[in-house]
Amino acid sequence: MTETDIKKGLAGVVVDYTAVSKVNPDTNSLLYRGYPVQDLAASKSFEEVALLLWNGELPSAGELADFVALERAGRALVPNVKAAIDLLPTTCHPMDVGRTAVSVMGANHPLAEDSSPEAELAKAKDLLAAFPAIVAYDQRRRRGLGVIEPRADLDYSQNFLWMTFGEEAAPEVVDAFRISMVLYAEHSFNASTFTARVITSTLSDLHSAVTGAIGALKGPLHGGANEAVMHTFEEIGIDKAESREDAAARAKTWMEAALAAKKKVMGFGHRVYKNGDSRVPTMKAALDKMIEHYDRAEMLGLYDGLEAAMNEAKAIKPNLDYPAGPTYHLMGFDTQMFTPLFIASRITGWTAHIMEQRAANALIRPLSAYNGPEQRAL
Ligand SMILES: CC(=O)SCCNC(=O)CCNC(=O)[C@H](O)C(C)(C)COP(=O)(O)OP(=O)(O)OC[C@H]1O[C@@H](n2cnc3c(N)ncnc32)[C@H](O)[C@@H]1OP(=O)(O)O
Ligand SMILES: O=C([O-])CC(=O)C(=O)O
Repeated sequence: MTETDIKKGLAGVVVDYTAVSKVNPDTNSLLYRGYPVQDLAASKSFEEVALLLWNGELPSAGELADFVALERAGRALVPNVKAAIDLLPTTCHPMDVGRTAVSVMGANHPLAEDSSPEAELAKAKDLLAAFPAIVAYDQRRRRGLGVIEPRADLDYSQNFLWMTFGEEAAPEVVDAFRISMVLYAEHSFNASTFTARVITSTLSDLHSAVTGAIGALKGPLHGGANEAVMHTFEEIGIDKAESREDAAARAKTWMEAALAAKKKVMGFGHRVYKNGDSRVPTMKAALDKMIEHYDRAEMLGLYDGLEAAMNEAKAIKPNLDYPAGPTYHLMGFDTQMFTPLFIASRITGWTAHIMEQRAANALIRPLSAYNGPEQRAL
């Protein structure tokens, strides 16, 4: 094996087929089961998109109503999941809480070891319904607050915000949140989805695969970047009273210094897209609405200043995490909760891939080129 046979990071390697989504960097497009993601974000609920990803088709009115009823009935925080969360220190990362909670949910599930397509779909739906209460409660307990019970008269996004903040969110905020959930739902063989597929390929169970995927998502080169974007904003300094222009100038100076120090700036760049992330224009439009809603022009200054300076210096474009981070910040989520929000959405994509992997399985086990010492005597 030669140096050129090694595909470090599997860059450019096509590992398998998928019918779940198509990422096309040439046309800068993303299709979920054939539908452009920006069209889905414009008009479909997260619940409809979840069914599309799992079933391959958008739901009929009856199918949607059945799922909505199931989702609303499955939202409450389960006692032993809450007990497990309460045992974890509030100093741990919320991704650790999400990972632990999914593991407990796997241990609880009566169909845990049943990998029939029906059981897998049932478990995916249960996870989608139950996860928001985990994120909401974790943010609240870190602020010394208690659980807020879910409300069955609210849709997924409305209820998520209700359980977190204890008040009904404005329609614009609910819509921006829904859009983020639709955009984060699926992205082919990204690192966390691939992790889920590797675990599934051993014929392990769905909750184990999702738990492993959460571990892969946590890192700042992947989902952790939405949190890291906010740390950048915080490091530059957020001053609500500052003008958009002044904030942009400070952000530009910060970026120039970061790049001169050869830093990787989170929220920029992508393994597949080299001319911009297909989802950014839709998420940026949602961020713009939040900036207007909360009257926070200085945030736009920080956003524009960093983007312009990165573009000028390296022509590297923002990825989805870049507009999503400040959007969640404006909504009132604590910075460390941003990547758990990504989990809540990506549960759909992960589980669609778990089902696809299981339906046409081959153990994922690549080769390595040995470069340690040659055989030697003891
Ligand atoms: C939802 C998501 O998961 S999207 C991804 C979220 N992750 C991030 O935002 C983390 C920041 N970005 C990165 O680290 C990278 O762009 C990745 C990991 C996402 C993709 O990386 P790769 O395809 O492996 O590209 P790679 O890291 O080799 O970068 C290529 C070149 O661009 C530079 N580059 C890429 N991204 C960045 C960045 N964010 N900041 C500064 N330079 C960057 C690299 O330093 C490298 O430069 P060099 O050739 O001079 O060494
Ligand atoms: O595709 C990737 O490598 C990362 C990404 O954007 C995602 O998972 O949404």
